[in-house]
Amino acid sequence: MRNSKVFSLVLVSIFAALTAIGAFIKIPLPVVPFTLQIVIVYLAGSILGSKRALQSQLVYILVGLAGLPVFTQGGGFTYVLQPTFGYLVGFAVGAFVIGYIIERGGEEPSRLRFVVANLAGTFVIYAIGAPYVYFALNFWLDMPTSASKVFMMAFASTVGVDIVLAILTGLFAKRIYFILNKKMMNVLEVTK
Ligand SMILES: O=C(O)CCCC[C@@H]1SC[C@@H]2NC(=O)N[C@@H]21
Repeated sequence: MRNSKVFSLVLVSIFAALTAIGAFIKIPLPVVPFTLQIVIVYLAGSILGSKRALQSQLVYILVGLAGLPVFTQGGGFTYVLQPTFGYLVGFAVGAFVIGYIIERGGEEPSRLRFVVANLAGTFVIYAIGAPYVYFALNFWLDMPTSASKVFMMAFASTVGVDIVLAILTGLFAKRIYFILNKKMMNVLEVTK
């Protein structure tokens, strides 16, 4: 029981750290950069299950808000005012949703389920992140921006690549899911 908790904590921390690494791999674009954080969110949801995936993203957000520069534009409590903060909230909810959908797939979730789960996660991330960009620019950053411009910057410029990544990661995640689940069982058996 204690071992499985330690193992969970390690996995949660690893995925929080990987999301930070994903933030450093970025292509600057106006307001919303292209980053690889979302791939880690897909993998967290697919591999860790809903609860631990959510925890990994909450740890990531808390570490960033506490001041470590783990987000694309730094860190600190005032990051909540950044236009891209909504995506970070979306990562937490999205990771949970991905894990939840996969958990509903029984012992052997199909490849299609992994892909659909990632696409649902993508939807959740953008549904929270894109409106947040609009509100941040227009309501508290004093940068009046039309809805169509926000649509281009916060959705259209990155969603195509993210959908491709969701599909590829979904196809690939099933394999890791089974390898890791087997390993997890072994670790828990050995350390019992
Ligand atoms: O400030 C942050 O650290 C969050 C950046 C979020 C970038 C979003 S995630 C979804 C979309 N896809 C990308 O590649 N970039 C945006």
